[in-house]
Amino acid sequence: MLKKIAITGGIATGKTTLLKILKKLGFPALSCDEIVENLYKRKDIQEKIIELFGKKVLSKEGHINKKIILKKIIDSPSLKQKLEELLHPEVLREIMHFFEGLERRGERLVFVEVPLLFEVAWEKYFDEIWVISSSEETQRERIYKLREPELIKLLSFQIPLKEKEKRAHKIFSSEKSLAELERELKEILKEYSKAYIPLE
Ligand SMILES: CC(C)(COP(=O)(O)OP(=O)(O)OC[C@H]1O[C@@H](n2cnc3c(N)ncnc32)[C@H](O)[C@@H]1O)[C@@H](O)C(=O)NCCC(=O)NCCS
Ligand SMILES: Nc1ncnc2c1ncn2[C@@H]1O[C@H](COP(=O)(O)OP(=O)(O)OP(=O)(O)O)[C@@H](O)[C@H]1O
Repeated sequence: MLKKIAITGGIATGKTTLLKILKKLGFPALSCDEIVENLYKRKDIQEKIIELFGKKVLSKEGHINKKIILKKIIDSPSLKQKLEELLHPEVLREIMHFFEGLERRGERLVFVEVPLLFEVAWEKYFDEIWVISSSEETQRERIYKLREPELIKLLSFQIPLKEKEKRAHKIFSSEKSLAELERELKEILKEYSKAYIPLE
């Protein structure tokens, strides 16, 4: 049996960082934001994105301009909904496809970064939910300094972090250093890895 663990949290609370550590430890890992990034390269998806956002959303070099998308979905909840209706079924398909491949290879444990897990009610596709959290202050500071500042406007569309923490099986804090997080993960994964992949 493949144990499927979803990693979720808020914007810039450290989901990708946690996933990177897990990848480094040798576990299969997938990110929904990366799936979206790849979907934006598909011709059929690009055509539908142009229908929704206009021609300017695609550069001459054939890249979707995510800044335009971000700006427009913040201003228009109905456009945001249409975009999600286009992308989310595709994202779910990719996740299921990834799981099938791992199951065929007899893998036992997988981690998927799912930013909107609770918002889109995808809990049912996973066996366990891990939330990575930080203080609101750290989150806002990281959005402004380390990510795209406009992302702050997506916060109002997300379930509050405290609520997400209540619905998690495990909670991690990105206030801790990467080394501490890695130690913590190794400790937790010792239990799991007796049945799964041995850690060094
Ligand atoms: C809004 C976009 C353009 C921002 O792109 P950008 O490269 O700047 O950021 P990235 O993709 O890494 O997302 C950053 C974070 O924004 C938040 N976020 C992204 N999309 C949404 C959304 N539809 N609703 C609420 N929050 C969102 C998530 O917490 C995510 O982790 C991009 O995320 C996007 O196209 N989103 C729509 C597709 C979607 O719903 N993705 C979520 C994963 S399925
Ligand atoms: N434990 C940590 N210590 C120091 N910096 C961190 C830590 N965790 C995350 N960061 C930094 O904060 C920023 C956001 O982290 P990360 O990209 O992992 O978050 P995310 O939740 O995946 O973000 P997004 O919602 O934008 O996809 C990055 O620049 C990252 O290096």
